[in-house]
Amino acid sequence: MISLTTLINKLPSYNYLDTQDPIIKDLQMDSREVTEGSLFFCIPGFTVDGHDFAHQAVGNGAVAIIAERELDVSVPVVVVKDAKKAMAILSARFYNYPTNKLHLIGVTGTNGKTTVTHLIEKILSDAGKNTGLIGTMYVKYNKQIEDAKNTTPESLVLQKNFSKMVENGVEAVTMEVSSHALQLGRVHGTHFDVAVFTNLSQDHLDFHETMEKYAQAKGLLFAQLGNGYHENNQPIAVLNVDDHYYKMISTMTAAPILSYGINGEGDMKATNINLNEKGVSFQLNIGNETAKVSMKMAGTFSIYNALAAAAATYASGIPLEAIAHSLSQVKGVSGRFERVELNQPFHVIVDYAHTPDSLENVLETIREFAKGKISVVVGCGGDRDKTKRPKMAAIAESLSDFVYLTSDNPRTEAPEAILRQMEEGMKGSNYQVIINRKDAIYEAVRRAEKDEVILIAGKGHETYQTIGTVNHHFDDRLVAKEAVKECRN
Ligand SMILES: CC(=O)N[C@H]1[C@@H](OP(=O)(O)OP(=O)(O)OC[C@H]2O[C@@H](n3ccc(=O)[nH]c3=O)[C@H](O)[C@@H]2O)O[C@H](CO)[C@@H](O)[C@@H]1O[C@H](C)C(=O)N[C@@H](C)C(=O)N[C@H](CCC(=O)O)C(=O)O
Ligand SMILES: Nc1ncnc2c1ncn2[C@@H]1O[C@H](COP(=O)(O)OP(=O)(O)OP(=O)(O)O)[C@@H](O)[C@H]1O
Ligand SMILES: N[C@H](CCC[C@H](N)C(=O)O)C(=O)O
Ligand SMILES: [Mg+2]
Repeated sequence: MISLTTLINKLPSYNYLDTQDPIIKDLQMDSREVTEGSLFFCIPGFTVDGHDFAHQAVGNGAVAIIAERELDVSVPVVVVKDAKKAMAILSARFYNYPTNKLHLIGVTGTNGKTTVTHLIEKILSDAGKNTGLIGTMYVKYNKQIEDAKNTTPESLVLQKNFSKMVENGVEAVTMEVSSHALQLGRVHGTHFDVAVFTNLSQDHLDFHETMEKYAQAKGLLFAQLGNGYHENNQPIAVLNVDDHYYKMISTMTAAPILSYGINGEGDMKATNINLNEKGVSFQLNIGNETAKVSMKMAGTFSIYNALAAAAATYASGIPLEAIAHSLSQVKGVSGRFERVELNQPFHVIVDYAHTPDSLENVLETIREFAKGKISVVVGCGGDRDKTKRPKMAAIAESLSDFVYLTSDNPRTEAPEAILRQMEEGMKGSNYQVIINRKDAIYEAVRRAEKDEVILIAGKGHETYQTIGTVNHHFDDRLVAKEAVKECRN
């Protein structure tokens, strides 16, 4: 609890002429969540304007409001230029700057964030650290799991999570930092000790418009490194030297860089690489130190993910040998290259590839070891980047023998329209459009030949399908299992 004027003192500028100084017991940006004593932030959104809910917030017990204009309400209003930015600054202050008390590793990039954060979490917890994780799948600490609405939560949710982690004795946190979060200031006021860049390829152009602007947004994580409170602790940027955007990102940070790579001049390097059907093995090198890794995660991209996690944890003081040992124990990440095995005479792999680059990587990995045909069940999400639709379809077609184009999460778009845009990328006729995802999976399973590999792409760990604004229970892995049981017995 803190008084309004003590709290807003932290803002660089604001307009507050009222003499009242209510005690703030909670922070809220959603009028429906407001309880007695809350400070309510009016956020202009993409759908509605939070200013329109100020009365409702007051009705529910808000004792003060942060807004971008004066409002006719019965409680004090603090006027700021950017309510979202103010919310980030005040959330960090309200929860007593929790990231000062945590070792925080942020991971950004188009693909691999969830995977890399899980690898980092494994390495840190094996090293005896009490860990927390924030990302696409959940917020996790003390063996508790909470559902996540966003990959990177809004600042007030984020700071509250950090604060709960501090209270629970968490020492080190690894989190995914999405480009939306960076662009929308969700991590403003969060202080990272290590920031990791995985890679950059096309996604989210509906939001960022161009690759240049998308890269700039990713770069914000590295630009904000070091403007924090860790006076004795120099933050480090961990960057993929083999990625096309390495140079650009490296110019955006003042922090020292620890680079990693396979082809380039990385500080942390993988050599003596061996790829096999079930995983990868390689030698990890930094300076004069080396250690052997043998991982049950397939594909060259998994080596990049391992290198990113290794460099981030090495920068956090974990010895190389311990890192290599932990990586070798990892069994995989839910919904990423996850096999559905019921002793059927063909293979089913469920994977979260939902971008052109990830689909290409996963299919190339499958092609290296497939003994039979390859088929792909794939769709594209609605209300998201439309330009990736024909590209993903074209990649699926060129790297497989047959494609089932189907729905992902159509959200508020017509599934038929999304599928028509995907079809524009198809050159030949080795494909079938089956709008219903369950039907598409069943058809792929029914028609599978011996040794065929069916890749079910796009939804990975998701346990729902969003049609309109409703989430229906749907799990590719369970549907594939049912299909194998029903169709092949
Ligand atoms: C485009 C985008 O980022 N949208 C986010 C945004 O929603 P919005 O702007 O539509 O919010 P809004 O409904 O207009 O509401 C505006 C304000 O009015 C308030 N309100 C609204 C209704 C009401 O009755 N009372 C009330 O007070 C809302 O709480 C909010 O403060 O603010 C919401 C609240 O924090 C977010 O949950 C929501 O994320 C949506 C769910 C989303 O899908 N975002 C995606 C694009 C996203 O951010 N993805 C990245 C990951 C991408 C990746 O993996 O690479 C992520 O970090 O999740
Ligand atoms: N380093 C990588 N390079 C390219 N593709 C990758 C890489 N790592 C994982 N992938 C592919 O991307 C998919 C998503 O991986 P992951 O969930 O780790 O990424 P993410 O960045 O967290 O995605 P999101 O943006 O949805 O949060 C995986 O299922 C796999 O197909
Ligand atoms: N974080 C990504 C997840 C995409 C997952 C895919 N299943 C889809 O719905 O497009 C996004 O919000 O764009
Ligand atoms: Mg993720």
